[in-house]
Amino acid sequence: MLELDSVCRSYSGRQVLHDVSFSARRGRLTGFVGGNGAGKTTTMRITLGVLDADSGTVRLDGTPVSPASRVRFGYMPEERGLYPKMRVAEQLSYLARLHGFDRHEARRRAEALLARLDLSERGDDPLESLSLGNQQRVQIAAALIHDPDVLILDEPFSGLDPMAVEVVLSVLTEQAEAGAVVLFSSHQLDVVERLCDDLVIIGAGRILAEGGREELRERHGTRRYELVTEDDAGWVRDVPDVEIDESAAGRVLFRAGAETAQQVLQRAAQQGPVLRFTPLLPSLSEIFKDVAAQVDATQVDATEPRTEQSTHHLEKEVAR
Ligand SMILES: Nc1ncnc2c1ncn2[C@@H]1O[C@H](COP(=O)(O)OP(=O)(O)OP(=O)(O)O)[C@@H](O)[C@H]1O
Repeated sequence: MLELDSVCRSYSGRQVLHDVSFSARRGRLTGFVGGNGAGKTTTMRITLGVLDADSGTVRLDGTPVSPASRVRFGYMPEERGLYPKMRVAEQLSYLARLHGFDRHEARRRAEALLARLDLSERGDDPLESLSLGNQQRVQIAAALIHDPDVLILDEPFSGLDPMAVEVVLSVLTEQAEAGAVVLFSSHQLDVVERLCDDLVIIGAGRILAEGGREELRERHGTRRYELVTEDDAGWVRDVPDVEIDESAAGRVLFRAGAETAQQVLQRAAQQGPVLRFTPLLPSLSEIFKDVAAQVDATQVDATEPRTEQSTHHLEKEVAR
């Protein structure tokens, strides 16, 4: 397990990470989400040791991470860092050689990864001649070339078409299934929602929520319910403590607490046949809005967008 414990960091006197603590488990895909400037890249760079924290620790399996243990880390930076004019396969072999593999093994690894990422036919082409999406696949191959134990990827899915997302996802899933920690940042909530097992939400340099995807959906956001009845269900509108999202003839989509929702169901059953009653869990974007909306206004820094503020009570919740 990779753990960050009370990591703080300032740039030129401005604190951008405030006691950042979270964990990413082996065998799971952990999505790290937050708006622009929330602190994702800074956190990842500290985890990798390319940037120092002002305070706090990063541990892997309970042991503070050292330069020696970071050799087993793989990183795909946001500012993609390969050589544009170098041939793709040659570049990957070169990186494998830097990790200590002999020429034969380096070439084998490069070819296997190119095949895995559907890029075998582009191995002899210079990187810059590939489309941006394919260049990104090469970046992912570069991060994986030494079969890392901890894989950290900054926005790996941005700019990929749906087919490429699936290819990259299956590669990352395989890596996780082999026991690696896989942590990836993203601001595409719909993509993260579909792809990750666990989630860490950061805003204005503070962890706002973390946990399993389903657990967070259970815990956050107002539960919605869909009621479909044979007869008109317009009466739901008049039930106290019910907020209607959509209503048409026999179908109502409403928000309510669990008890009120049960009362609605009972009343609907008394009135006639109930064709469907479904609790709907909030989507990740709704959770994100929910945690951002609970921001403590006293923490507002006028220079940052609203979604990037902090909240004391969310911090307490995360600390539980
Ligand atoms: N080298 C730097 N010097 C000064 N401030 C910086 C530096 N790097 C980042 N920051 C600031 O730190 C904060 C966090 O930035 P960071 O890049 O970690 O966020 P992010 O969540 O990765 O954002 P994005 O999704 O836009 O890439 C921002 O306010 C940013 O302006």
